[in-house]
Amino acid sequence: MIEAQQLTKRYGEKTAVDGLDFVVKPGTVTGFLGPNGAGKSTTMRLIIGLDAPTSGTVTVNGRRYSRHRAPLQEVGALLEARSIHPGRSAHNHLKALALTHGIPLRRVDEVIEQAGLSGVAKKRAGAFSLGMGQRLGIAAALLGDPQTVMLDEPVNGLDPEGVRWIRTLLQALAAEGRTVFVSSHLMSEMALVADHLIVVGRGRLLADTTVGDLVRAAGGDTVKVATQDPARLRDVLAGPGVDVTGRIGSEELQVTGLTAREIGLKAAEHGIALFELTARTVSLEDAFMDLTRDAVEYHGSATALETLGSPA
Ligand SMILES: Nc1ncnc2c1ncn2[C@@H]1O[C@H](COP(=O)(O)OP(=O)(O)OP(=O)(O)O)[C@@H](O)[C@H]1O
Repeated sequence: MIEAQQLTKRYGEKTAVDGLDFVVKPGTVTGFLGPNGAGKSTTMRLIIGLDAPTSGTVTVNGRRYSRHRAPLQEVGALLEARSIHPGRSAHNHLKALALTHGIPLRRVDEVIEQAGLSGVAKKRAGAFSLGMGQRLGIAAALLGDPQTVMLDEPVNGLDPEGVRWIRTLLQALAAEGRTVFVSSHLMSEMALVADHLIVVGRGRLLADTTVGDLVRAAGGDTVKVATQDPARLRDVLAGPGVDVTGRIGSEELQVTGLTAREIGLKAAEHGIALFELTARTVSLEDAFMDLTRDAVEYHGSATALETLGSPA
């Protein structure tokens, strides 16, 4: 479990993380989403104590990261910086890490196997492709068999087979009851792996929600209906939780609260001809853009005004 309370980080004038409150729960994959510069990496650095908050707190399993006696066994993290000696093999890199952190050496072979690095484990890490380096980073994160796994943009540089591997891995880790926190700026990718989403923009919390709720909030359950008799169809469809809108004189209606199937059946029951019945599917990408656009625009124009002074 990761808990942030009013977590804030400023770099001079820049507020990278701005009063974030969230909880990342065990047993599920939580996606950490936001456009570039939203504050995801900074938040992750704060979680594992690579940076200190300006104010607020963040704890892992009830304690600050630095207060854990064996932090690598508590939280396994993959952050962007690759700090592997290029002349060292993957095997030796992991072995050194295990030795300095009191992790049993058998874990080295286990994570090499788990990360699909068996064939290259003895090669110099300097010769690794971006994808291989990424797998090695993930192997290192899993080395201490941690209860909490936190990965910053883990699919960067991975090929489609690597992307599928990471998806399966994250879901398996969550199914084992671990806390899995994974950042991305791609909604499409998160939708496939995450159950829960924490969305940030300009350092602020924009949503703490499930994938389904995010789509619904963006109007994903609207059905467009074109009919010969809009007035009568409105009456037929009316009911609790149902909302029907449409311009006067138009044969088109927008319906929320009923599925296309339910609308079609009701119309048929009352002999009302339909010309069109389309469920408006909002893609997660659209929902995400909707959510983050406001934050970006708001701050964009505010910054522009600050820079330019009062408009003439
Ligand atoms: N050490 C630093 N000094 C000054 N500004 C910083 C520092 N680290 C981050 N920032 C700024 O804080 C903001 C948030 O950056 P951060 O890297 O956390 O965002 P992000 O969501 O991870 O973005 P990306 O998806 O591009 O990695 C950015 O505007 C960034 O320029």
